[in-house]
This record gives sequence, structure tokens and C-alpha cells, in this order.
Amino acid sequence: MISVRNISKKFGKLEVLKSFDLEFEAGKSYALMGPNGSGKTTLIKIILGMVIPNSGDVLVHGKSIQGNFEYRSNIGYMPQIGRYPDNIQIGQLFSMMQDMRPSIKDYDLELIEAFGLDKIMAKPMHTLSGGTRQKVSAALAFMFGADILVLDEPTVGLDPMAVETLKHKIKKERDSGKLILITSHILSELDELTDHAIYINEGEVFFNDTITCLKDMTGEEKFSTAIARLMEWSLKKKKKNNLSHV
Ligand SMILES: Nc1ncnc2c1ncn2[C@@H]1O[C@H](COP(=O)(O)OP(=O)(O)OP(=O)(O)O)[C@@H](O)[C@H]1O
Repeated sequence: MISVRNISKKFGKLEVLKSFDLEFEAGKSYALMGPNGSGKTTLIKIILGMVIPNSGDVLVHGKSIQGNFEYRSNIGYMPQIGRYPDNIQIGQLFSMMQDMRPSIKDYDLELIEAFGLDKIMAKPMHTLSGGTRQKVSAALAFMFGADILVLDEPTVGLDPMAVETLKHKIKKERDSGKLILITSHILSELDELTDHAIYINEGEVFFNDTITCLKDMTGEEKFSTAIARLMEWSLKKKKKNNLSHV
């Protein structure tokens, strides 16, 4: 469904992604993990066409995203921090986004209702709490029934009930055949929601396989302990690489 081919990205001298090759398939959910600043959001933004890589290409449904804007209408994106015009009301924001995708008439309003946003449609965005803004972002990501859902730290700031609502929705959409890509630092959440782990470290893909394989490889039953083991190994590798330069 999405192929990341030999993608490299530098910001000035900082090499954030070095020759990334990744495949994302329909009906699966992928956990994108790595330390702060390891390039998770950059990779997501490259897939969304919001950041241009220095080299490589991304194919969505077999078609390059270069010079192609159509593919984006088939991706639901929930950003880490949703930025919206201050004075716009929730309802106006939803209508505006719907007007921007005139070809889609069948909206998924499940999260709007589940989060109770339908009862506060007249509230201006600048008056909303952080968690409510996050609910608006989630509702927008799922609203257009996109086949691909890219969720950057989706549950940050949500209350426990809203977290459960969102998790239920993510699982439901995955089971209906959609591709889900999630970044999060909340490991329990990733264990529950994803089948496949991608661990980025020092600009490279350090691990890319199923969560079952991750647990087998590390000999750890618990996902969080398996990830801790992976982090240990990546730090050891870094130390070894640094020594080899001496
Ligand atoms: N527009 C930019 N200009 C310069 N440097 C950037 C830019 N965007 C990201 N970076 C740098 O690229 C690196 C990777 O950032 P990115 O946001 O992709 O990391 P991340 O893995 O998503 O981090 P976190 O877990 O903290 O969200 C960081 O060092 C960041 O400062």
C-alpha cells in the first residue's frame, strides 16, 4: 500500500534518515518508535508530502507521490499538535474540511458523536482545552473514511475514556482492512494496537518486524521490556561504532 524507497533526509548537516526502505500493507498497524528526535515525524511528513526528501521516493498504491497531490485525500492524518484558525468554530472547521474534499460525501461521524463534539459545534477553537483540540484532530483524521491513517502521538492529552474510545476506533478500522501507522512513546498502547514494530535509531531502521518476532528475538514476553532490550542493543551498537572511529 505504501512503499518507502531509499529515502534520505538531511536538515543542514544533520542526517535524520539514511536510505530508508519500508513497506506498509493494508489491514496492518505499524508502531513507529525511536528516541526523541530520531526522525519519526520527519518520516511521516515525507509520506504525507509535507517534507521533501533529499533522495528516494514514496509510492502509494504503486504510484509515486512526486507531483501527485490526489493521493493525500486517501490519507487521514492526526498531527502531534493540531494547528487551526483561532476564531473558527468546531462546526465551521468540519464544514471547511468537507468543502475541501468535495468528492467525498459519505462522512464517518462516529468519533464526533463518541467524543460529544456534536454538542459543542459552536465553540471557537481558541477556547478549547488541549484534550478537546486533540479530539477534534482525531475526528478529522477519521472523518473522510481514508484507507490510510497516520496518527502522530494520537492519545497525548486525552482523558482515559477518550483514549479507550480512540483505541477502539483504531482497532475497528484496522480490522476493516485499513493501514494504520502510529507513533507513540506509550508502549502499552502500541502493544495493544499494533502488529508490527519499526524502531528508528541514529537515522537508521534498527528493527523492522512483527511484535511476535520482537518478543521472540529479545526473549521477552512483555512488549515494554522487549523495547527496553532493543534500546540497550542500539546503544551498545552506537558505542561500538564510536569506538571503531578511534
Ligand atoms: N524543519 C526542520 N528544520 C531543521 N531540523 C528539523 C526540522 N524538522 C525536524 N528537524 C530535526 O530533525 C530531527 C528529527 O525530528 P523529528 O521531529 O522527526 O523526530 P521525532 O522522532 O518525531 O521526535 P519526537 O519523539 O521528539 O517527536 C530532530 O533533530 C529535529 O530537530
